[in-house]
Amino acid sequence: MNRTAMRASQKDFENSINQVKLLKKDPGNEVKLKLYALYKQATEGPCNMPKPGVFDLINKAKWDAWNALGSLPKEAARQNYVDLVSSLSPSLESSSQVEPGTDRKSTGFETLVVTSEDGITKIMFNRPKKKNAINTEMYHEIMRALKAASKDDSIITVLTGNGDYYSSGNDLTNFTDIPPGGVEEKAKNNAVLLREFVGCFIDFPKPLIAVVNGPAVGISVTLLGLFDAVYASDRATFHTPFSHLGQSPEGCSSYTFPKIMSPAKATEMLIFGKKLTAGEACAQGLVTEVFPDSTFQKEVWTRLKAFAKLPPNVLRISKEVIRKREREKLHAVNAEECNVLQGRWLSDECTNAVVNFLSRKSKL
Ligand SMILES: CCCCCCCCCCC/C=C/C(=O)SCCNC(=O)CCNC(=O)[C@H](O)C(C)(C)COP(=O)(O)OP(=O)(O)OC[C@H]1O[C@@H](n2cnc3c(N)ncnc32)[C@H](O)[C@@H]1OP(=O)(O)O
Repeated sequence: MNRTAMRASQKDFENSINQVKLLKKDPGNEVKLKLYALYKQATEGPCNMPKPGVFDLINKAKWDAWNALGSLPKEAARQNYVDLVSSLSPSLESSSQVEPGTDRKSTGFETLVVTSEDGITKIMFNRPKKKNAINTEMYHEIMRALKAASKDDSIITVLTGNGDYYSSGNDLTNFTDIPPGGVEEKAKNNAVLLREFVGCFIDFPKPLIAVVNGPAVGISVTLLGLFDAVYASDRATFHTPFSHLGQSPEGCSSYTFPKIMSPAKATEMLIFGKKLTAGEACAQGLVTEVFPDSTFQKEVWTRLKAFAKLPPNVLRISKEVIRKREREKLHAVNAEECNVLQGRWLSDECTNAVVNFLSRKSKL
């Protein structure tokens, strides 16, 4: 069927908008900008916004894309949007395929492998090609996996990473997918979601253990303050480069880190971005024990299997006794951190750091 000879109806347009939300494969920034521009042109007509400042790189790229459509009629923009989405259909279809060696697994989760045996539920981050960066889908899946683990018949729950990294933290492309409501709406929604995400760790009722198989960055480090034990390979490093990214601490680390390691040591990590080796993190109290990488998996899993044979009720009860005094405080800290971060995400410092990473001008 020759779509260009047809007029896309409002229904076709709405279907295409919904299809975009279902895309499993990131179509890339160029296509996303085109989609944004065509959507705006189809719904609002020619670009009617003031040109963003030169340092507001993301909004300027969006403005440029929209403005480049000139006086293209709304109907033509609608048709072009529908055609563009239709040309992306392979990435829609790919969502149901499981390709060996990719980040996808057929476990009911796209970004995790979740298994349960020997009394242990293991939640493994599974985007090794992206160093297990946590994209929006993974945030949601981790919450789902934690909620399920809190109710299943396992005794302890373990988080770990597939591949050479534990996790490189927040996926920085999370910042590029701007909804029609704009950056303010995105920041607000993310703050709500982040608060809910961290809340799942604060409230987790069973012993929660991190098996840190390699380097850990950002939120994957800060959350460790909410775990009950942290075992690390001697290959692991612990890095919270928030200031480099124009961002402030989360995961309750503004409260847990100074308590765990002293305010001065926490400042070096959270404000100045000092990267700790596994040995240093253990000396600071963030890590429970470090193992040589060659024997890490064997030694740690032997130990965890022994833990999982302990009487289950007393483990939960003892965790509750240890944690309950802090829970309310932790929720308050979480709320405040998310609130501060919401403002940070709108700052030039944060935008420029993300754009620099995505345009490969900088890494950690
Ligand atoms: C509930 C929903 C809530 C949504 C809320 C969204 C916002 C929540 C924000 C919470 C606050 C969190 C803060 C943080 O976590 S800050 C830390 C962010 N992480 C980083 O800055 C790390 C960036 N990555 C790097 O510097 C390097 O990639 C790294 C040193 C980790 C590894 O370098 P190396 O050279 O070994 O490998 P590559 O760079 O080639 O990486 C391989 C591919 O992986 C991609 N990658 C890696 N990390 C990330 C990342 N964090 N975000 C996006 N992409 C990442 C990298 O681009 C490579 O991809 P390609 O092969 O396609 O080029």
